[in-house]
Amino acid sequence: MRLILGSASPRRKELLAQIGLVPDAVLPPDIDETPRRGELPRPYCARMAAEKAAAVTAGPDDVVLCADTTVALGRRILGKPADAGEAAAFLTLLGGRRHEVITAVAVRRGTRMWTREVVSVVKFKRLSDPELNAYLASGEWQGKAGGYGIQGLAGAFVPWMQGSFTGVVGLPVAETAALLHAAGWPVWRVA
Ligand SMILES: Cc1cn([C@H]2C[C@H](O)[C@@H](COP(=O)(O)OP(=O)(O)OP(=O)(O)O)O2)c(=O)[nH]c1=O
Repeated sequence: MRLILGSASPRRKELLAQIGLVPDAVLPPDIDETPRRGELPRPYCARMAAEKAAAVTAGPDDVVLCADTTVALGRRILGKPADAGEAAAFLTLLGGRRHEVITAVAVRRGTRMWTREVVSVVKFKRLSDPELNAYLASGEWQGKAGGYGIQGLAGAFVPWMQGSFTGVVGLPVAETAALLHAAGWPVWRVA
């Protein structure tokens, strides 16, 4: 039995390490992350996590862990910005309002799958031009849903949030520990 992290996200590996777990292998899946026409953020996010878990090659007894983080502004999905222009557009949309950050976690062992979705609400302050420009120049928007990382500089834009901080960063550790335990992984083994 191996623990396989199916993710290219360095955050997910760090968050797993936070609860004392080091994967035996890291095998990032390659799936099409295009939303379906009219697909709502929450079902999209759940579908992405499940498709990632299904796409990782693993033995029948291996435990595969995958996740997807989606930023939702109402019915709109804000994915990972393609370039600085799109990041600027996303951050301008997010400024001065609340949005949802959904992280879906999928754990697979053989043909069985355990899943959870964790929804958090994040409030952004209204962003000034110097704030927006400095953030874009930092490059921290790259590879992050909605074009920001709450764990970095963008933490200064968030006066309030409700939900799971680790979920917003990419892997809600409480729910992840529970799913891994359900799948039979010894999360609470005494060292
Ligand atoms: C909102 C937010 C997202 N993110 C990151 C977490 C995820 O890595 C990323 C969302 O993209 P994902 O598609 O969830 O993940 P990924 O492409 O980085 O990695 P993989 O699919 O291989 O697991 O955004 C933060 O780091 N901080 C934040 O505050």
